Amino acid sequence: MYQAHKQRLSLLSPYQKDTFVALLIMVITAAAQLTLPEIANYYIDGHAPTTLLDPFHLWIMAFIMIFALLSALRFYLFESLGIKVITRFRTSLHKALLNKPSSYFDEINAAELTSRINADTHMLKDVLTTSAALFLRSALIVCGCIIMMLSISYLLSAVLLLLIPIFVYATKLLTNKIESLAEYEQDALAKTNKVAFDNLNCHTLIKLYNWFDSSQHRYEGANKTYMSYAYKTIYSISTFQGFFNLLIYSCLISMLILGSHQIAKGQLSIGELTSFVLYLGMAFTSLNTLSGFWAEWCQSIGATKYLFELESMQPRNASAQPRIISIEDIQFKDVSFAYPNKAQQTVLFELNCKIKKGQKNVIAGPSGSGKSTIAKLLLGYYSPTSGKILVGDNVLDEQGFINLRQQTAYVEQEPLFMSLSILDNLLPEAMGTPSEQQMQKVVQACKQANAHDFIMTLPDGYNTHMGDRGNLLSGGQKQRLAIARALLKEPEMVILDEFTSALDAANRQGIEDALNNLLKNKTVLVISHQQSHIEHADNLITL
Ligand SMILES: Nc1ncnc2c1ncn2[C@@H]1O[C@H](COP(=O)(O)OP(=O)(O)OP(=O)(O)O)[C@@H](O)[C@H]1O
Repeated sequence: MYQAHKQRLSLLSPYQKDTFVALLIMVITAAAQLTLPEIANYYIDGHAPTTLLDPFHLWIMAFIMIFALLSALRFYLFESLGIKVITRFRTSLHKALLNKPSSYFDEINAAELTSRINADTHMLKDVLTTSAALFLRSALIVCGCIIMMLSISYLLSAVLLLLIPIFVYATKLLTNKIESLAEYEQDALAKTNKVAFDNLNCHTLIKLYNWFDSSQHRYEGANKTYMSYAYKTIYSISTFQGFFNLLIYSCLISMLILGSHQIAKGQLSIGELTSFVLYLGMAFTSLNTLSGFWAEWCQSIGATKYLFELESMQPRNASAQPRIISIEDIQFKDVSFAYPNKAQQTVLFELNCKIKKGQKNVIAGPSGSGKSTIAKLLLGYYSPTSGKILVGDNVLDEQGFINLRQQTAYVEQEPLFMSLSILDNLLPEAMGTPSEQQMQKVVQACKQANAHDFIMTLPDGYNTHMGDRGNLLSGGQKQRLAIARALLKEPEMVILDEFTSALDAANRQGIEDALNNLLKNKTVLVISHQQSHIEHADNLITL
């Protein structure tokens, strides 16, 4: 538990200076606030100046204005600190996610993840800064009030201090509950987003099969689960607040009764009792903020548990690794494999095969026999369940796969594209402003892949936006762009997985002829059902 608090607070450590300045302003405003009941005492007990424009009144006005300005500054400093902290945390989470193994993404839904990153980090921002600032200010005010109350009346203060253990015990009881409920609540919220994302993504399917009711029902179901957890959390927080208010008002009344007895006995002045009650009110309002914050903090610990687990597993930075020089023969030795999410279904069993350097290797076999899985293992997206993959005499380890990927282009059956322009998809590193030389290379690759002509017919040419996952282009156009992207990488090895399945005969022939020339002497791995590929293979692997 202590670790969880420390972990969340450590997010502030890169911003020590900002935190210090914000805290300093907060201490000043808290101290200023504490003088207010004393001023009231001063007036009520008849020490106030009689003229309106007395310098004392002008000082008080100036004091109030500075106090208001500092309060605004305090709010600004804590809010901006929160934005910095959370932006940094989100960036770090994004990096951790990008480096996750493929099996991780088989188990999780992108919409669920996005929801978690946004909603959970937002909650953390609020609690780490604005609420934490209020917490600290309230803690200072409570301490200040106790000191001031002790200086006014020992008896009244002693009665109050006796109530503190009750408060601490009740707080602990309720916050434990709130923390676990918050975790369920955030999980349920992420599931709701997942269903919405799924439905919106498949809206054409829903229209085609008239699945409106079932889709809506699924969403309502997920929402209801979320609501039930959210209600439970709110119920616990409300109970906590109710209990707290009961404590506050019973104390206030008791103090008034006890205080008026003391006034009657001449042991306390009216101004002192007023001042005491004002301090008490201030202390309770601050204690209320403290308890509210604590409930919120515990809620955020539960809610962000998942994010911190995610972030703590920062894998190796793949982009920082050097390139290796050449690829030797690649050998699968007794490789067995089952996808982690379907561990009972063996896809490959004790596979032995060789992908020969500089040759056209073709994998053929029935649908579902594991052809694409071989490519995914080769790229290190998944690790074999048993057996090993060797390049030359070296068994591929994590670093080996990173190196291999850097020299390999993979043209998938259904190529993936980002929601960017054609140019940004082909050359993301240029960030929309390629040099003349880079642009020439892009055009050349697109010509070789028979893509240039269709790109030039589009309204914005190479700057045409491809839509979500490239959906604004046809299957065949996407395949041609995927081939252009592969050629641009100038790889040592190319994996072509049913790479012309969406093309017409003329386009297919044109591209295949071009690739045969361009990929001469490169290691090529073709996954195909086509007889022509099988016949022209230098090395045929049959599953
Ligand atoms: N990410 C995944 N998680 C779980 N199972 C998977 C995953 N990807 C593929 N499979 C399963 O692994 C088996 C082999 O799939 P694979 O795509 O390698 O076959 P394939 O020979 O390339 O098929 P096709 O010729 O139809 O493309 C199939 O039963 C498939 O359902």
